[in-house]
Amino acid sequence: MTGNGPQAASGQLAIEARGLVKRFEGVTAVDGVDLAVPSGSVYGILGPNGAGKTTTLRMMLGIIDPDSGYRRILGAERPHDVAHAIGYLPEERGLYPSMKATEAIAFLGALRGLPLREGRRRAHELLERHGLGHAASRQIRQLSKGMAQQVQILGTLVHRPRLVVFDEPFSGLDALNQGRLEAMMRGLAEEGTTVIFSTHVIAHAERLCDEVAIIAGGKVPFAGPVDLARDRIPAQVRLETRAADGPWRLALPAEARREGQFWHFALPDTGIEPLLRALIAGEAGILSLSIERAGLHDAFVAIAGAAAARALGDQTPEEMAR
Ligand SMILES: Nc1ncnc2c1ncn2[C@@H]1O[C@H](COP(=O)(O)OP(=O)(O)OP(=O)(O)O)[C@@H](O)[C@H]1O
Repeated sequence: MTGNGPQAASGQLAIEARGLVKRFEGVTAVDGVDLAVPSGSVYGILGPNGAGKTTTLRMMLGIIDPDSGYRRILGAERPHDVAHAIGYLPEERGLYPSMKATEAIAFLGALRGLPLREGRRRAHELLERHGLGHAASRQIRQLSKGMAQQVQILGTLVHRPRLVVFDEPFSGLDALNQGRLEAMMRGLAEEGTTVIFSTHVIAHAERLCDEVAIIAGGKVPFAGPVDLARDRIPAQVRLETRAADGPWRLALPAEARREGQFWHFALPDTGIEPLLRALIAGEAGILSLSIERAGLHDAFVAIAGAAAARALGDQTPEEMAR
C-alpha cells in the first residue's frame, strides 16, 4: 500500500462500486453491479463473453458513465482526478505502428503525465528487465503481435500507477508469456499496486487472485475472496479401505459412492474426525484418505450456473486431465 493521498482517504479499497447499471440500445450490459476491490490485491473479474466485464471496467475508469449507481476509484468520485495514478490496458490493443518500442512506452507514460525523457529512460529499463531489450529500437510494426502486446503492457506501467486495470491481458500471449505476465502481476501486488484484470479463463483467476467477482449476464452473483467462493461447495473426501464392508459403513454419509477401492463423499458438516473414529473402531482398515477442497471451476458452476461455465469455453478439471 502506498498509504497516502486519496487512496488512504478511501480506507482499504482501491475501488468501490455500488449498483452500477449500463444499458446500450435496449441491452442491459451491466445490471446492478457491486464491487469492493481491496488496495494492494490482485482482483479478477471472471465471466464469459458478453457478461459485462469490459463495460464494468470502463465505468470504473470513467471512460463511460453509468446510467445509475456509484463508484469511487482511488478515493475519487471522478475517475479523471486520479487518472495519473492508473494504468489501463484496453481490450482493443493498439500502438502506433511506426513508433519504436521505447517511444511507444514513453508516449503511453506521457498520456498519464510522465515527462517523455523520464519515460524513455524507464522504457529502456523495463524492456531490459522483461527480456525485450533487443526490441527497444524496433518499430511496433516489426514486432510480433505478442511482443507488441508486451510493449503495451509495459506502457501501462511506465508511470508507476497505484492501480492497474488489465482487460483480458492474457489473450494473445503464448503460454510462456502468460506465465511471465502472471509473475509480473504478482510482483506489482507485492509492491503495493492494486491489479484488476478481466478474464474468461478460470485458471488465471484461480492462480492469481486474492478476490474475484463472478459476472454473468451483467450481474455479479459472487464477489469476494477466492477461498470463500470455493467454500460454497463442500470439500470432497476420498477414502480407501482394506475391508469392503462392515458395520463401519453405517458411519459413512448415505450418499457415499464406491469406485473400486475408494469411497467418495462430501465432507460432513461434523468434520472428518467422528467418521475416522468410527472407521477405526469398526476396523475398516484405512489405506488412504484425502480431503480435497473444490476448485474455482466447480465453485463457478455452483455460483453462476453450468450454462455460464460452458460459455467460458473453459475446460473442466476432468477434461484437462484427459
Ligand atoms: N457500445 C456498446 N453498444 C451496444 N452494446 C454494447 C456496447 N458495449 C457493450 N455492449 C453489449 O453489452 C454486453 C456486455 O458487453 P461487454 O463488452 O461489457 O462484455 P464482456 O464481458 O467484456 O465480453 P467480452 O469478453 O466478449 O468483451 C454485450 O451484450 C455487448 O454486446
